Amino acid sequence: MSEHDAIILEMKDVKVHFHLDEGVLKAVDGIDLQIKRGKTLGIVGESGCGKSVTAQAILRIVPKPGEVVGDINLYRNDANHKNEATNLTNLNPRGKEIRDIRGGEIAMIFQEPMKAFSPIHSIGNQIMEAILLHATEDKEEAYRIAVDILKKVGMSNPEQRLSEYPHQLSGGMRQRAMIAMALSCNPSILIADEPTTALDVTVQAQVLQLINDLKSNNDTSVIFITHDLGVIAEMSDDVAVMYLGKVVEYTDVDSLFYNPKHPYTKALMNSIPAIGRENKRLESIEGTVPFPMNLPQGCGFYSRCKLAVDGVCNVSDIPLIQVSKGHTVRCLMVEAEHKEIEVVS
Ligand SMILES: Nc1ncnc2c1ncn2[C@@H]1O[C@H](COP(=O)(O)OP(=O)(O)OP(=O)(O)O)[C@@H](O)[C@H]1O
Repeated sequence: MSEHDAIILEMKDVKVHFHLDEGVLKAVDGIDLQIKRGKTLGIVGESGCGKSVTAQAILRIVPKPGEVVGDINLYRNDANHKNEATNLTNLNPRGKEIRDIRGGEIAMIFQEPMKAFSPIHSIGNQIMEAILLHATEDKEEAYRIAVDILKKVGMSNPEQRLSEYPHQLSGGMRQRAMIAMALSCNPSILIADEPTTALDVTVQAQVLQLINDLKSNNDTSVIFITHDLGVIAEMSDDVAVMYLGKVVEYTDVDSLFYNPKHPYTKALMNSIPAIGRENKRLESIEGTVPFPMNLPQGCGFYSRCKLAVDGVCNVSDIPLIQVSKGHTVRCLMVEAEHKEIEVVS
């Protein structure tokens, strides 16, 4: 398999800037990511780091006055595309091609399913509408697919569920219904943005298991967005740690947990409870993510970093460096530790 056969989506130097009266808000500021076929990329970071806007950029649903630049190459492996790249940033956000891709090739599930469903139509109507739009024109077949998919996501009485309205379902069932709608067109990529945050722990575990099962059974690629490192450990093959619109550490899940490098990643790790660390106090990361407008020069984490050195870390943009194959970090202190390492960008 060539490298490109293994990659379904690639982001190169993607920026999402909102041009506001007060200045330019840099929600995403030059990120490079690769999504592998049949694998999960976890994107982790605190609130405001740019995770959701990254997902919106892929689907071209960034609200105005947001502007997306850079390359978001989708490699479709069907008869019409034969793995050639479609650059999603070049598509008209309201045009037919991106509308076909959205909900067809790439589907998304959100934290709050009520956002995905209209309250005035039955679950069945909405799931069937998606199927009729992307998968078949035959209503009876669409109904059969809808029933099958509700069974697949573990909903009892699927025929009855289809006639119910979103408010008649429990939170967990609504989440399953939204996953069903996302999966009804057999997407190659599923984007899950904090899909379990609003659920209780048991239902959360079931929904995560469901996403993992669907990934292995259908070879779906998943982009899993969360602020929760515990969920990242459970779900991801690769992980991108985001801070202030940039990827600050990017590697496979084992390297991230066994050999974290960036001070922000380490701080996130120290702020979660872990087995075998009972005697260590949990540390919260002091301060909050700065507002991404009119930022000072240098590292975005400077104001909160225990290792930061004045005159070094707050002078110019921090390059991404490779600490080992497939493991990149954006930190000058890590660079100083690894004198022989390679600067990537
Ligand atoms: N439509 C918008 N207009 C202006 N600014 C926005 C818009 N959407 C997001 N932002 C800003 O972009 C930055 C990144 O937001 P984003 O929602 O991507 O963060 P996040 O990491 O997903 O956090 P959360 O987990 O809270 O959603 C934030 O500073 C946010 O205020």
